[in-house]
Amino acid sequence: MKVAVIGASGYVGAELIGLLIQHPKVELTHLLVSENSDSCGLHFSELHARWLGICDVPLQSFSQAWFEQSVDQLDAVFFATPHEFSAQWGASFVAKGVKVFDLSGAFRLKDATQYPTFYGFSHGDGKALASAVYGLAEWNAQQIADANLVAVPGCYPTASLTALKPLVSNNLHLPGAVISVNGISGVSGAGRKASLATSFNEVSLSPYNILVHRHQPEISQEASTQVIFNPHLAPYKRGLMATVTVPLAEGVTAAQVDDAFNQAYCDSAIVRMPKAWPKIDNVAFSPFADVHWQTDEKLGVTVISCAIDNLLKGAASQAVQCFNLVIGEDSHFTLLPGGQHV
Ligand SMILES: NC(=O)C1=CN([C@@H]2O[C@H](COP(=O)(O)OP(=O)(O)OC[C@H]3O[C@@H](n4cnc5c(N)ncnc54)[C@H](OP(=O)(O)O)[C@@H]3O)[C@@H](O)[C@H]2O)C=CC1
Ligand SMILES: CC(=O)N[C@@H](CCC(=O)OP(=O)(O)O)C(=O)O
Repeated sequence: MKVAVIGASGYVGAELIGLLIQHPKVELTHLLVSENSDSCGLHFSELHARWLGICDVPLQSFSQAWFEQSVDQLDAVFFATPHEFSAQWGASFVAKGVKVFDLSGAFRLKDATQYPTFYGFSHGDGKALASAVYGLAEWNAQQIADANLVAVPGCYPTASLTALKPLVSNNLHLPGAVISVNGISGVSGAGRKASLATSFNEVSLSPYNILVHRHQPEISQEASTQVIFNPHLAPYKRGLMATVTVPLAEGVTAAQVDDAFNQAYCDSAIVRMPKAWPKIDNVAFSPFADVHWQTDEKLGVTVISCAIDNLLKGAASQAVQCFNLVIGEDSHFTLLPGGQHV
């Protein structure tokens, strides 16, 4: 498969390239940045020195002219770009028969009217929104395999839905009850571009975007129930934790909850079920999602925590899982010192 990555200078793009460069079925033909990027012409490993000697390919500028000249040579494209850029260009690649894996939020919400409120722009492409498949790999494998446009989930939704889906898909939650989702992310979740809010001296454990974060409608949509999402920024680089409180339907037992998780994940190569509460350090720099839960039958509640690496299972390695589903390959991630293998 001839593959391009757009957004190659960013954090997610870099992780994607690190995975795709080692993929036996991938020829990584183009690494792209924005038209006027400062990074244009630099070699990938000059920007991201972890890959020195592994990927030293020069970065090119994306433009209309590049698109017209190159699109016919591609089989797949990964967008690790701002939401509006993906929304503008995603469908143009699909129309040319190129499989699109978008890591932004541009195609995740089915209801176009939510875009102005949660993303700050109007989405003009209802057809693309309708055809996009939500890329939660463990739950939508069949639909992803047949998709032309995969909307790879956000980092918080990946951890939240990995925690929630076993319960809500078996109707074990109390109908109509509000589910509370607390998320904590490291600073790489905000991307590579400098900003005051993410500068070293400013970052401290703190909630942000309460009740207005764009992942609240995304999690609610995919869980088919209303959630309240409380994101927090924490002073470390990588990793994300979602802790979810689920009121249970009348009479649901701890054993039913355990069965739901075991059925969902006992065969998964990616979702692990440690016997203790997960830790960020156990998943950072890995493609794994670690899930642990506890049920109080008297209170009628289950609390679940899921830890992931926001840039891998929360973005790049999940996108590669989706790509593998599309090309009919298993996802094998072998951890090696200094990097990941697919
Ligand atoms: N960080 C995370 O944990 C996660 C991020 N995401 C999503 O993935 C996407 C990338 O995030 P992240 O890597 O963190 O962001 P970064 O800010 O680190 O990188 C953004 C990338 O997009 C490129 N870019 C910006 N504008 C354009 C444009 N107009 N045309 C082409 N390329 C452009 C930038 O290139 P340059 O500036 O050099 O031109 C850069 O390579 C975003 O949509 C984000 O929401 C999803 C899940 C997790
Ligand atoms: C710490 C931090 O700022 N995190 C980002 C989430 C990144 C991500 O997964 O989101 P999208 O793909 O939806 O942009 C945020 O809260 O906006």
